[in-house]
Amino acid sequence: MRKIEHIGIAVADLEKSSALFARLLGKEHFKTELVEGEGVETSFFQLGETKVELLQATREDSPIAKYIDRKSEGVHHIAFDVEDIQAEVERLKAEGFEILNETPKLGADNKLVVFLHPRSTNGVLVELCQEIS
Ligand SMILES: CC[C@H](C(=O)O)C(=O)SCCNC(=O)CCNC(=O)[C@H](O)C(C)(C)COP(=O)(O)OP(=O)(O)OC[C@H]1O[C@@H](n2cnc3c(N)ncnc32)[C@H](O)[C@@H]1OP(=O)(O)O
Ligand SMILES: [Co+2]
Repeated sequence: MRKIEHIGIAVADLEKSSALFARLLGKEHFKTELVEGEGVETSFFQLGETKVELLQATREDSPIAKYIDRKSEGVHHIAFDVEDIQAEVERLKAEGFEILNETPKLGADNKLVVFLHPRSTNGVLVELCQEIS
C-alpha cells in the first residue's frame, strides 16, 4: 500500500454535499464522474496526495443506496493506492483477508479497483486502487 488514495463518503444528494464540502474544504471539487457498474455518481476533492470521494447512488441496487438505507450518510470506505493490484490481491488472500472481487473492476478517476469485505478488515470497507496508465 503506497498511500490513502481516497476516503469514500456516502451522500444522499451529491450536489448539496459537494457544495457543503466545498465550503468545508475551502475548494471546489475537481470532477464528477458516473460509475455505471457501481450505480454511483461521484464528486472528487483533491487534498494534497489524497482525495475525498462523495458518492450518491444512481440505482436502488447500488451498495451506496443499501448503505444509506441501512445506516445513514457518512464515511463509507477507505481506498489505498497500490502499485500492482493483482499482486496485492494475492498477498492479501495469503494473509487471510476476504476479497470481494478477485478480478479488478473499473473504478472512478481512471483506476482499477478491488474491495475487501469489512468483516475481514475490522469493520472497515477497504478498496484497493491501481492507476490505469
Ligand atoms: C468503484 C467506484 C468508486 C471508486 O472509488 O472508484 C467506489 O468507491 S464505488 C463504492 C460502492 N461500491 C462498493 O461498496 C462495492 C463493495 N461493497 C460491497 O460489495 C457491499 O457493499 C458489501 C459486501 C460491503 C456489503 O454488502 P451487503 O449486501 O452484504 O450489505 P449488508 O448491508 O447486508 O452488510 C453486510 C455486513 O457488512 C457491513 N457493511 C456493509 N457496508 C459496509 C461499509 N461500507 N463499511 C463497513 N461495514 C459495512 C454491514 O454492517 C453488515 O454487517 P453486520 O455485522 O452483518 O450488520
Ligand atoms: Co472509492
